[in-house]
Amino acid sequence: MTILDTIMTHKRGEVAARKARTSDADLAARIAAAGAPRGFRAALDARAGHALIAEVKKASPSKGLIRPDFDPPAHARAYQAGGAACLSVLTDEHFFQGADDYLVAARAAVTLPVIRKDFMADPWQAAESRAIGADAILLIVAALDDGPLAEIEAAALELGMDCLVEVHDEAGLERALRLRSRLIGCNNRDLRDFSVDVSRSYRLKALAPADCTFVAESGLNSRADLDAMAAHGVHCFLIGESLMRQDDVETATRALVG
Ligand SMILES: O=C(O)c1ccccc1NCC(=O)[C@H](O)[C@H](O)COP(=O)(O)O
Repeated sequence: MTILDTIMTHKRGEVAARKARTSDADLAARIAAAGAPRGFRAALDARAGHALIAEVKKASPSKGLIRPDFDPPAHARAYQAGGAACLSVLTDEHFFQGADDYLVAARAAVTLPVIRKDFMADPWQAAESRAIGADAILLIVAALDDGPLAEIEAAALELGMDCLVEVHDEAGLERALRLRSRLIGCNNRDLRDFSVDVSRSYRLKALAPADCTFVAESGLNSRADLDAMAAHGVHCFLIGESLMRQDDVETATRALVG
């Protein structure tokens, strides 16, 4: 059993409990009050140079606590001032010490589009994500069969959100391309043993169709890492830990993409 299997098993139980305590009317009212999505993929595509999705990440299963003085709105403002194109906010509570409220607070502090970084198991979570203001959701291909993937994607697109479709290998990319979204993320982290291999992004970028916005995710630390990615045609990056460990998050962000 991999960590992803463990997370998804836990998530299905969590979602069932959330669904049971949330009325459809309440969810619909919160979606209506959420305002229009900010255009996540469009914000990446609009950047001429390196386009950064900067992650608000308190902890992770591989590293434990990353940021003791965790302050989502302050980190969000620092990321925006430093030149990030979008934000990612981890909302999973059990494995990442995240919270829906972190996304709400971070998004309210900036004008950037925000992806809800969580583990989607059910189309209902697309509606729940929009209700807390998310502009995009993550779909992890390795976590779901094709049917549920397409159903969750359809629910998200219907609500005007983008889907970042995350893959780890060639087979995953092939399945991702059966979906409608053309926003593809390659996670460099192996979710079986947490090892990171950035050459995965190099390989999969070469196989992705030209109409895809391609995002390299995980294990990126420096401007040199991003420049090496750019040499392989990768211009969009999702970075969490290395920025969250900095005392001055704004300066560190600017050093990456400024
Ligand atoms: O970060 C983990 O340990 C992790 C473990 C299991 C599933 C997912 C995990 N991370 C989610 C992410 O995709 C990363 O937070 C994101 O790509 C940023 O990575 P990093 O810059 O290495 O923090």
